Amino acid sequence: MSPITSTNTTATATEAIEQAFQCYLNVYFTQRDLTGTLARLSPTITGFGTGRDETAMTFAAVSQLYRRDIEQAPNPITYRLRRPPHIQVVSPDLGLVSAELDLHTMVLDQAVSFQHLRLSLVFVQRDNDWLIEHMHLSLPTQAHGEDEAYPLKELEARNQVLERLVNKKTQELQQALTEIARIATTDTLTGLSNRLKIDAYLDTAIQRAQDAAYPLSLILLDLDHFKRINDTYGHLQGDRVLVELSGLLSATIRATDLLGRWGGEEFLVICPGMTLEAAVERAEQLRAAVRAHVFPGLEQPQTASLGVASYRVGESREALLTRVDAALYRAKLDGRDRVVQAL
Ligand SMILES: Nc1nc2c(ncn2[C@@H]2O[C@H](COP(=O)(O)OP(=O)(O)OP(=O)(O)O)[C@@H](O)[C@H]2O)c(=O)[nH]1
Repeated sequence: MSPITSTNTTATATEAIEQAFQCYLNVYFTQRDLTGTLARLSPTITGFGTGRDETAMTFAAVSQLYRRDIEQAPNPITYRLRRPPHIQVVSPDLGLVSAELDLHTMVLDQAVSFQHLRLSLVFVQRDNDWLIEHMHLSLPTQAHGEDEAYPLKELEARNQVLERLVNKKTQELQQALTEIARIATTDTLTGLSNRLKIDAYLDTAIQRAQDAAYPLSLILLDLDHFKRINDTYGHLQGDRVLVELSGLLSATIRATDLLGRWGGEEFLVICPGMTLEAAVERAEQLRAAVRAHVFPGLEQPQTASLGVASYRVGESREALLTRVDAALYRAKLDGRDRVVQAL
């Protein structure tokens, strides 16, 4: 072989290796294409190393590392070669590439950068293509602490970033759960507590009343002839009246009472610590407030009927609710616009 031919052959091999190298950077860093990356590897690849530990010795193990790497950080990695890669043709079918890179990417929405990474690749010629026979990527030494095989300092910093991210996500999740709980326990029309919340609150109130032997009263209010409002003014106007009524009732009860929409045009007030007499008095105030209220859009004043019941020791939630409902029923039967206390 003449020297000229030898030089030309080397030049051709250098170009081919550089091309193979650029192709590897493109499929691995830019495209994050696992299949494309694995196609750049020799089936007899001897290893893939980072830091001081050789972490893979076979094609299967190397593939596994590439898979994990690309799956965990699928975003494109921006790389910058700090100078042209150093390419050395060792023999007609063996070449070395050394390069120094800066990398930048996003992992879990966080910017991650590495500078002065050193990448060494051994290329072998197979079927007119140059494939990677060995790869070694060294992390920047300044990131390693003393006696550290891995750049723990860097990992600590990233750990803090991840911790902040986990805290932020946990907080967002808690806010979402609070919002879901609020939606699940709120009546969509009036914004008052719905039956789910009423039941839970009532169970707690009953338990407390039983444990501490203090009174607990319920007031059940139902607007009179509400169907007429719907029939005369339409369902939307009926809705507005219910919203208006819930505002009126909210303004009339104590902060310690719970007002909820029991259903349709029925509203329940749970009054912990309130005796039957005091609850009847409060129910009278509510009745008078409804009667005196001018409901926008309605020509006639409205009235409401109310039942009142106080908890009896040992009584179940259902029994208490049945009694207050029966009292309301009697208020309706007795002519409406009145308060009846339960037997
Ligand atoms: N607009 C509106 N109407 C509702 C809603 N929920 C229930 N209703 C209506 O409330 C009306 C209740 O009618 P009834 O049970 O006959 O009671 P009422 O007309 O108030 O008569 P009394 O209770 O006997 O005085 C029905 O027409 C229901 O369709 C609601 O969310 N919006």
